[in-house]
Amino acid sequence: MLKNYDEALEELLQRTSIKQPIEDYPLLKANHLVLAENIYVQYDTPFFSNSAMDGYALGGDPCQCSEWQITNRIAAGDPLSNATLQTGEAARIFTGAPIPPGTSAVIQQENTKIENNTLTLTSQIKKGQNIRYQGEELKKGDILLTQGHRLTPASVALLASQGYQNVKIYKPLTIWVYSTGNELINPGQPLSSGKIFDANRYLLITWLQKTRHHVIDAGILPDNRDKTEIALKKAAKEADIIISSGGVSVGEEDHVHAALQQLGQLIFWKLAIKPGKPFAWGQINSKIFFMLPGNPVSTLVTFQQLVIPALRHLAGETLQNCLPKTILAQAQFEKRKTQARREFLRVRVDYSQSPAHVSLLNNQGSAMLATFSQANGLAEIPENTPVHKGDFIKIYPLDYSL
Ligand SMILES: Nc1nc2c(c(=O)[nH]1)N[C@H]1C(S)=C(S)[C@@H](COP(=O)(O)OP(=O)(O)OC[C@H]3O[C@@H](n4cnc5c(N)ncnc54)[C@H](O)[C@@H]3O)O[C@H]1N2
Ligand code: MOO
Repeated sequence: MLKNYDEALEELLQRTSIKQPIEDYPLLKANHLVLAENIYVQYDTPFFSNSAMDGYALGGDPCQCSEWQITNRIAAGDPLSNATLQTGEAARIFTGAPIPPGTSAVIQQENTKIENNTLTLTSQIKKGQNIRYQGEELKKGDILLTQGHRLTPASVALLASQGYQNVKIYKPLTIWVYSTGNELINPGQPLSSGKIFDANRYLLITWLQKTRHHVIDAGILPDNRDKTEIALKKAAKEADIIISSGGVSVGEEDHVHAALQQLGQLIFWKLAIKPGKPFAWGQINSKIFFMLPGNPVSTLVTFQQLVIPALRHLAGETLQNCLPKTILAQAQFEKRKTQARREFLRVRVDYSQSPAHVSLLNNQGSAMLATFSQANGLAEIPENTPVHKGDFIKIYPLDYSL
C-alpha cells in the first residue's frame, strides 16, 4: 500500500526532532539560525516616555490653556528631566527625546506659532497626542521571541533593540550529499557512451548553500553494495544528515535501501505521489538519512515537499513553522486525465493577477529538468481529480528557500 503525502509528512516531522548542541552566537552572525532558548523583554519598551515628533511638549491640559511659555529644550539622548512642566509651560522637544513630567501632549512644530518665546497652536490637539509611553509596546519579563524561532533581520534587530549581544542557537547541521549511479559523471569530465552528467548533487548542494548548514559534497557512489555501505558508515560518523539521490527503486542495481537496512533502520518508502514515489528515509544510529528518487524532477519534488520541512524541524524550528507554505491560485488550464497518485506539477504562477493565475508548463516528465527553470511553483493535484479552468488549486511556491 502506498503512503499518502500528508501522512508521510506528518510522520516524518513527528519522528525527526532537534538533537543539535546549543551554542552562543554573536547577534550579527546569528541570522537564519534557530533560537535554542526563550528570550525575554529586558526593558519596558519604549524605555521611557518620549516624543514621536519634532515640536513642543505642552504642560497642563491643552483644553484649558491657549498659550505657553517655552522654558526648556530637550533633544534625543538628553537624560530624563526631573523638572515638571507646569500649566502654561512648554519645552522645545525632538523626536525620541524624553518628555518631561507634566507633559500632556506634544504638538508638532508645523502646527505652532511662536512670538517672543510664546507658543500658540494653529491646530487642535488631544491629550496624549504624539507621546510614545514607556512600556506601551513591550513589558519587562514578557516573552520577546520563543525557542524554535528562526532569526530574520527583523528579529535580529528586535534583539539588538533589547540590548542582547549574543544568543543561544542550535548548531547548524552538517549535511552530506551523495549522488548514486554508475551512469553519472561530473560536469567537466569527458562524456562517454552510456554516461550522463550528475545534476542532482548540483541541485541539492546549491539549494542547501542558501542555508547556514555545513554542506559536504560527498560525490558519486557507484551502484555497488559494499562501496555504498562503506561510504554510508563514514558519513554516519561525520554528518548529522545524509542525503542521497538515486538507487532507491526496485532494480537490482538499486543498493541504497539494502545498505541502509544492513547499517541501520529503513523507516518507510513508496509514497502515493507523482513524481517521487520511491522516496525513503531512515536512520543510521541517530543520523537521519534521506533517500531521494534519482529522476531529477523526483529529487527536486521530494526535497522540497518532504526533506525541507524535516530539515527545518531537525534544525530546531517549531513543528508549525516547518509545514510547507501554500497559496490558492486559479487554474488557467484544463487537465482531464487523472492519476491515482497525488501529482505535483510544475507551474508558473502570475502574482500580478488577483486571485493569482496559474499556468501549467509543458514537459512534465520526471526526467525533464528544463521545465523547472521556468517554474515558480508546484501545483498539488489531488488523487483522481481533474482540473477545470477557473478551479482554485493549491500551490507550493518554489523559491528555493529553506
Ligand atoms: N520496476 C520499476 N521501476 C521503476 C519504478 C518502479 O516502481 N518499478 N519506479 C520508477 C520511478 S517512479 C522512479 S522516480 C525511478 C527512481 O529510481 P531510483 O531512485 O532507483 O533512481 P535511479 O534508477 O538511480 O535513476 C533514475 C533515473 O534518474 C537518473 N539519475 C539518477 N541520478 C541522477 C543524477 N544525480 N543526476 C541526473 N540524473 C540522475 C538516472 O540516470 C535514471 O534515468 O525508478 C523508476 N523505475
Ligand atoms: O514517481 Mo517517479 O518519482 O515518477 O519519477
